[in-house]
Amino acid sequence: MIVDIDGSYGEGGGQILRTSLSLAAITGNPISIYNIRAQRKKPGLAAQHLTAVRAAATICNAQVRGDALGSMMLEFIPGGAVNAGNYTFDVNEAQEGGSAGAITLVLQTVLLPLSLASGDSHVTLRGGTHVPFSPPMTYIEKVYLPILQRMGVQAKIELGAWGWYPQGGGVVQLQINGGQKFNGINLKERGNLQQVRGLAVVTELPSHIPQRMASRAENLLRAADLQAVVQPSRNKGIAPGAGLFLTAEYENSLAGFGALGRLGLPAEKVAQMACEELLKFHQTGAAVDEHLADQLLLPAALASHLSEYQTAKVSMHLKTNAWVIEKFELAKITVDEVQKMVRVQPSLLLPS
Ligand SMILES: Nc1ncnc2c1ncn2[C@@H]1O[C@H](COP(=O)(O)OP(=O)(O)OP(=O)(O)O)[C@@H](O)[C@H]1O
Repeated sequence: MIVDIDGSYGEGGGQILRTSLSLAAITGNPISIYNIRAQRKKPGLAAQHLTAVRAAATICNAQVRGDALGSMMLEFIPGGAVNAGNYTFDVNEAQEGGSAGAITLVLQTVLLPLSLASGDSHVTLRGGTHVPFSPPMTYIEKVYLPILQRMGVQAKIELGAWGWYPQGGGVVQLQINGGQKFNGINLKERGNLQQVRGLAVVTELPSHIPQRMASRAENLLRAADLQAVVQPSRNKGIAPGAGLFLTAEYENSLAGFGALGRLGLPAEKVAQMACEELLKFHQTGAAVDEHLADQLLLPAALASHLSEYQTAKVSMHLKTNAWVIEKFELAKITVDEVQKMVRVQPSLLLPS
């Protein structure tokens, strides 16, 4: 069965493409996507998306048509089962002059196919690690992977170099244990907040900046009666960059928030932006942040049992990703927009 996907549906962004690529690799189904990223200012494949296409094609020996920068259509025919192995995916190879395209999103494209493949894999990723409109690598490490680990995904990352917008230049090593089976997850209740942990980080900037970010964040969180420890950190890099990344650790869940620095934005303001996000989430009482909610759909659809979780916000990304996954007939996804409860009932049609 060829799965036909309209890339302009709903959110109309890159996630439609990446989810389709992961599922094509996993199921072996050919896909045909048109109107790729039609809702974005610069539609079609950008460097990050093209890297994700090539990464997915590499791991399952796919034949591909339309794999060029700016392309709004793609045909992708998997050549067989996903092969575990050693791979390097570099967003700079997709675009002359380099790119800070988010390698976290490339990571998410190949993670589940390689977790299900027989054999272990090692993946080196090069590009942006902490760039706007994508999960920061710190979020992948502290929130996404630990929650996926509970579902049976066994993977570790090591950040070798920070990659900020616009220079990129980040490096991550990803180790994935293959041959896994995924369980469903229940995140309907988060339990009490145990601790907020944070990292206030700079590269190629003076040490007072991470210190100011960390102490403002700790003060703001403690003023709201939350236990918080924020670690200042100063690192080498190919360019200056700054950010603050917070993880809210609840008894039964994790949620992540962050803010990126830029020229002219005071360190204290960066801290305040990240803390406001966290506090807003904390007040909702939900177990799953807006972003994890859309990212959990894919592993939940591939699991052996039902998953249910309550999110702080039902985003357009969430509804769009649910639509893409249902096209592959792998799961029935129900989103209760009033209770903000997501229910993923896998149909267990995965090839064994
Ligand atoms: N601050 C954040 N923390 C965690 N995840 C995030 C954050 N910001 C964005 N994301 C996630 O990044 C993904 C972005 O998907 P999207 O379709 O917008 O992709 P994209 O390739 O960046 O596309 P486009 O350029 O088309 O917007 C979503 O899964 C979203 O939840």
